Amino acid sequence: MSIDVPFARMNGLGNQILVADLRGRADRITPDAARALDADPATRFDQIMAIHDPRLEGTVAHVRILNSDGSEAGACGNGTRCVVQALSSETGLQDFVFETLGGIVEARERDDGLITVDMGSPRFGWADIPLAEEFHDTRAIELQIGPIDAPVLHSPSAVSMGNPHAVFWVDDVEAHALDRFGPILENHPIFPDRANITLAQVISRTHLRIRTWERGAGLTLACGTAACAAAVSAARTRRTERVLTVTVPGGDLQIEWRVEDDHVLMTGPAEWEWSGRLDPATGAFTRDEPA
Ligand SMILES: N[C@@H](CCC[C@H](N)C(=O)O)C(=O)O
Repeated sequence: MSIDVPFARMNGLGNQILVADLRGRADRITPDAARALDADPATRFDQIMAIHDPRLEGTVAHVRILNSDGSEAGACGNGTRCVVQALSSETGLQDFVFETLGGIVEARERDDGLITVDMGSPRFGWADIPLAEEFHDTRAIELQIGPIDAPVLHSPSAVSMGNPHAVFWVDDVEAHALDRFGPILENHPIFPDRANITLAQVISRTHLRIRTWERGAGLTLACGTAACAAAVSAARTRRTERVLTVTVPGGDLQIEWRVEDDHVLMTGPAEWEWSGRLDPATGAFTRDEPA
């Protein structure tokens, strides 16, 4: 066992993130190690952002994203802000380009400390999300939960933000047992790769409130890609404008769905909590002594 990978415990609006630095080495954090880290209350997390050496010209790192169940994700907005903050503290740089499973991601730390991530273009085609069957219009797909004649949740908007999302429109995000419905919907056969499940409430034409059950991680205080998914789905269904605030249980994210290039920009904070070292094979870890 070698507990020698530096990591930082961080959060993005309460989304619990471990940023692990595996640059200069060939091994990876195993799914078993991820599950072991999640099982310990000190290192419980929603995502691990594992920073590896760059593989593509023009990128500063290859970032692997692991959910707490050990599965791999294509995108993580809050985790990306944490990686930016960790690397900008180390290098003094403000602009970063990463390779992720979901594609190339550009991000910038602003002078006020907030971080903007270019989350790329949303994909609305049923096969891109992906859905298990053809839907011509993914603004509202046929899916419901509860009694057939009085469904509790129904007709979500579906979209990929580099990972699959379903957004259910509700009058009050607090009025539904997302901890009960989330796992059922995440694993519904209509989502062959499972899905992140969000409840979204329209507060005004420039403000949404959401709660998310994350694929592979469960209920979270914040999900950046879900905030983007809800924002583009709201604008696409004429519920809101394209520039808006999305309030998640952990705070506010600013989202802009740019007309010029179809890209979605997400802006918010990242916070360092403490640092340590971990064994990427087993998940054993030690905490650094405070300076
Ligand atoms: N917390 C994330 C999204 C994480 C990935 C997700 N659970 C998945 O499997 O797609 C965010 O901030 O975007």
